[in-house]
Amino acid sequence: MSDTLSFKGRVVIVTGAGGGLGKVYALEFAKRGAKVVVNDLGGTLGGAGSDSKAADVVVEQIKREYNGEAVANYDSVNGANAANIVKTAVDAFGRVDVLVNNAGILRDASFAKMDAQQFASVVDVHLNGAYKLTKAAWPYMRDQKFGRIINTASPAGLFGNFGQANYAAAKMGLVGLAETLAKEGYKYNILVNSIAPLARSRMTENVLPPHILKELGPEKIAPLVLYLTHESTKVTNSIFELAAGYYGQTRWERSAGQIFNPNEKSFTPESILNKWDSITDFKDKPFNKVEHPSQLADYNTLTAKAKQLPQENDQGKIKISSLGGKVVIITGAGGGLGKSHAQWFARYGAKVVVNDIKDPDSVVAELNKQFGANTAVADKHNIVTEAPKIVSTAMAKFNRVDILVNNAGILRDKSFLKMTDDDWFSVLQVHLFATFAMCKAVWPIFLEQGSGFIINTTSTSGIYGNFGQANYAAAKASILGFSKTLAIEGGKKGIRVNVIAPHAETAMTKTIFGEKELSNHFDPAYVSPLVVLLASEELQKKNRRGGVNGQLYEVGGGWCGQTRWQRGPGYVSRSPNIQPELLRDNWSKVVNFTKGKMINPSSTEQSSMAILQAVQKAEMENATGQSSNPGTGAENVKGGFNFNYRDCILYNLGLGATSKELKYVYEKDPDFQVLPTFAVIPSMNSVPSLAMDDLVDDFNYAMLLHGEQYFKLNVSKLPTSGQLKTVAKPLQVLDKSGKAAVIVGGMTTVNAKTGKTLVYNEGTFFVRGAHVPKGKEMKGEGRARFATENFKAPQDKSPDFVFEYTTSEDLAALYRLSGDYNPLHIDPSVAKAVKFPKPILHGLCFLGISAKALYEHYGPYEELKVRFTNVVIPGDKLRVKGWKQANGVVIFQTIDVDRNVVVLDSAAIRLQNVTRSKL
Ligand SMILES: CCCCCCC[C@@H](O)CC(=O)SCCNC(=O)CCNC(=O)[C@H](O)C(C)(C)COP(=O)(O)OP(=O)(O)OC[C@H]1O[C@@H](n2cnc3c(N)ncnc32)[C@H](O)[C@@H]1OP(=O)(O)O
Repeated sequence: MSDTLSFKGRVVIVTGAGGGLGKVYALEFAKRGAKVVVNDLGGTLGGAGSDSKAADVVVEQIKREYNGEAVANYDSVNGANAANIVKTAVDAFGRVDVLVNNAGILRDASFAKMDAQQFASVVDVHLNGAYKLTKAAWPYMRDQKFGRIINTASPAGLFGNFGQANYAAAKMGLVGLAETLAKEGYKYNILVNSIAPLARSRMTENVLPPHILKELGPEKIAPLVLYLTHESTKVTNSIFELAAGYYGQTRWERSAGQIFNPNEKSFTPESILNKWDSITDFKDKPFNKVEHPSQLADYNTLTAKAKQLPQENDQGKIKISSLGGKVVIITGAGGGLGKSHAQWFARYGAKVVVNDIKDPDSVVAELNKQFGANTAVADKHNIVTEAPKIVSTAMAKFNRVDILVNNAGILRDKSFLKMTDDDWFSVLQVHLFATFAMCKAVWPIFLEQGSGFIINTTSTSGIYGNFGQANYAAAKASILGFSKTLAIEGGKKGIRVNVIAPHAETAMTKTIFGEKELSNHFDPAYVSPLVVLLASEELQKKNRRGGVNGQLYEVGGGWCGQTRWQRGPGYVSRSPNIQPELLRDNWSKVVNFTKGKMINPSSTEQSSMAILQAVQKAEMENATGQSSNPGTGAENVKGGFNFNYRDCILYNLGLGATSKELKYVYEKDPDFQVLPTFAVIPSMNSVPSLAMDDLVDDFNYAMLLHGEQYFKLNVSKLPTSGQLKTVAKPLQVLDKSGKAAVIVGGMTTVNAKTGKTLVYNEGTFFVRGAHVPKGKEMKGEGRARFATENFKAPQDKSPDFVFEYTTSEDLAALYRLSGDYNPLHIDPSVAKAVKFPKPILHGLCFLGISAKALYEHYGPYEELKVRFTNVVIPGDKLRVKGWKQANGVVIFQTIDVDRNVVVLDSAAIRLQNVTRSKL
């Protein structure tokens, strides 16, 4: 498709458009004909100060450069005049079609140091600001039955991020808000999506070469924003991660989970622990499938199935005994879920602070009667304003706190159109701000004792959004981003933070679910055992890799499952000038969730690394997938390779051939030929199809080194032109003590016309920092024998051949034109990023130089194998030594003379016409 996406006649509001992302959006919209309200307070990134120039400059630029229409607005998105931003659009242009909620500030601090003001101010600008703006624009969009809204989230919101409890909460809150608005807006043609762009950070700065770092800028984000807000888009209720030309959808993935017979006697923490692996294994089950949902599980069906199970749930072998004497604070514990949690904790020997603003006393009386006089204490303090006093109650009575369960909540359900500011703010206060305040109050105690458990309560509305619950969904979603951040910060200090999304019948939920739907199947007692388990040491021991921390579980009615993020491989473009049309035309790739290609990032770092690797992979594919000589018009398909005399001459020159060696550099010479190591070149196009990033974990192209190379020629002399095709498959995948992974690919190159095999290669790739997941090792069956031979250079015997050659400093620049465009060999910044002082020489180049000398001395050979044992810097002098064996095998070694290291070892050629049996 080539239709240009026009915004002619559309009115767009971009908040925070004085600079950065917002400015580029505003300019791009204007370029395509939109009338733009450029909103910017003019503040700095820290949120202070006000300067009206930023917005004016952008408006001027739109008028000057695009002859466009734009007005500036300087109101704060979260201030009393926020609605004035929408009014500005309506006054100036008569309508509002697109709203990009982009404005934001940062107030990073570790949770231990973050004060309430720092927390509130960030939530205020991002989340409350988006709420206010959207609220003001919503009636216009509804009336005109058209609207497009973008909420700017962040990987920090999706996955949590160290030092950003405030930002993560706000950003994830925006996702919950967007999901709800998407549901409510759909029938009015109001489409709402969230984007989570990866920003520059210390982390990206450390791992990325500068030329990719530069691409983390707004130019690569704007195309998606424009596509998602165009009138032709049908996309809604989706989340996208993007950076540097990568675009991928992120969605929820819910495990099939586990069902238990729901009865208070045998649905216990032990029974859940016993089935923990099944809850978290993300495999389909006979009673339920793994889902990628946008709403809560089908609890009625699951519960019906659960009830058919035998009454007695298997209690397993592990008894939960770690809660004896532990002190737990439970908010909102006067009734419903909180009361049930309190009873279950007491049953496991814990001391309970029953907090409830209304009536904690009757629960306390019950507990003390049933479990002993000093089991529980009542606390009536307000969780929003008096959190420290609740902790004081615990300290005064029990002199410690071990567990905090944030459970209290309220509902103020209303359609977004009718929602009042009071509905919005009061729900946010009780859920988000109280959770913040309570965590803050216990945090120093947990830090000091080096242990603590927090169980926060979200809701399926927070995970998936829910009609009529914009306030509740935003608040509950923000608890997810907040909790994940606390889990990251607390994890190192022995503090575990997990989140539950309960499905239970309580006074609160009665307002949402009908009496018939609940009909006593969803007793809070079918939620509490999970909460107790999440606060137990026994569960932590179950998971040796850092315990159970930062996770989300849905639970109710006898079913329990885990929910996490999932992302497909996404779409990557290395084009310097990505346009929205490119995304439209490749949309199926952006939202592709092909089986086996998905990842489940669990941290900002993991998610970002995967994105950056996808970008680097695309770069490598460009690098190795290009024809060696685009001038020949060679077909640029994966594994395909067309070549002619020019490619041969270029290759020979790259191995040091000179104009005196006419047979290598002049196509009309009667003996014109390409050197035998050219045998590896056609196979390079096929390397990407090995999909190395799927074979190992933590794969990073920049960390890949060529480790070994083997080939066997099926012809006595290589042709100097032709059309070839190579098929590659992985043969061996090994973990090297957790420090590196070694991947061996076998590549068969055939004549594309006749199908006859020309050469067989085995390439070994040494990937520093990569790991082989359990069960994914491949032993290397079927590998060529010569390839796996360890040829020892005979140190006690002088070589029968010695050759010296000083490489030129420009050699890598020349050699790369034969098809290996890996920036590691040309770009000083890339080399530096992976800890080399300078760009290094291609392994196949110094191999080729060595093999050229051997070829000229010993004659043609049939097989070759080398191990690359050290890097060579262009300009270094090489010394090649050869030892001919009686069986026609020549063992050789190449030394970097300047650095006095062996660079090719365990190396040999088998001369032509020598039979294998003699080896
Ligand atoms: C066909 C198409 C090709 C397309 C290619 C595209 C990519 C190219 O652009 C990339 C390049 O050209 S890179 C340049 C060429 N390669 C090099 O310069 C690498 C030089 N080698 C080294 O630096 C080290 O040997 C190094 C870093 C590799 C290993 O050193 P150490 O970490 O010190 O390893 P060590 O402790 O000695 O051994 C650990 C285990 O790993 C095995 N091993 C060592 N070197 C290996 C190598 N080169 N290849 C394969 N395996 C190797 C060891 O046997 C050891 O295994 P184990 O623990 O089982 O004993």
